[in-house]
Amino acid sequence: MAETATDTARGTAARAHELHREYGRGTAAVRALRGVSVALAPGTFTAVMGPSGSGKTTLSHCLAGMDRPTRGSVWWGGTEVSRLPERRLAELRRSRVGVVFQAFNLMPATTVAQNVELPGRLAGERPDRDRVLDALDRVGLAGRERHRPGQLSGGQQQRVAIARALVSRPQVLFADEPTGALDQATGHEILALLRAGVDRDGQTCAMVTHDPVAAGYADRVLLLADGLVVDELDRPTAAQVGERLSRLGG
Ligand SMILES: Nc1ncnc2c1ncn2[C@@H]1O[C@H](COP(=O)(O)OP(=O)(O)OP(=O)(O)O)[C@@H](O)[C@H]1O
Repeated sequence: MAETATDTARGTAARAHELHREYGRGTAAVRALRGVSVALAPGTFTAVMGPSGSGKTTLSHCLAGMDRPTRGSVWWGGTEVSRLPERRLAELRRSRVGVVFQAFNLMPATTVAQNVELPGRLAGERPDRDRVLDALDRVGLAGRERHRPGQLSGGQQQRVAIARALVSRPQVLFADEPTGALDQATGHEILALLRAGVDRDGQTCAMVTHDPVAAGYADRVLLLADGLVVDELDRPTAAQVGERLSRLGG
């Protein structure tokens, strides 16, 4: 599908058009996404919610270029990424997209700074010290660059993972249950950090979560059920999200 003039004028950091994703074939096929169209406006924070198995992670992975839709298209700005060959997609993904997961996935034997540098190094780039220090500063870890992950708290380790995701200055940060392994207070610190990145730096952020309180940090909540977007809430409170979610049985 060609990007229309209206889309270009409105500007989206990332968008999905009529996404379908099926896993397996024949009678064993699972239809994880059944025609999902979403747009992430620049400088906004979107939460993706829904019952277990509703397609949240699949949608997030397709939007982040980590999974390919069976049908439909994914765009980062004016580039249709769902059609790119694997190598080109991997290159573009590294510069345009940052990802954070529930597990921090840090290398324990290397320093905080080396962890943040790692994606660039793996791509054969020379580390940019200023960028690394800037990313650590943004997540409140200035001065910790020589520490090892094991010397940091869980919340601080997740901050390192966020710095690693932000060091390439991506257009979109995707976070999948980023507070799932943290206690409530630490989780709120991480959510406040993501929120600050949107408000202060104009970062675009999309977060999969089961937690209505976490979704309350977002500008908008998309509710998925059975592979479709079935509801959307703007500027949601945790109570509103919890109520809509319970209607979906999530
Ligand atoms: N690699 C895969 N192979 C086969 N089926 C898959 C695969 N990944 C996801 N699915 C199926 O697709 C559907 C959607 O999965 P997905 O992980 O996107 O849901 P979710 O809403 O993120 O769930 P949860 O909240 O439990 O993490 C589920 O039925 C799941 O079992």
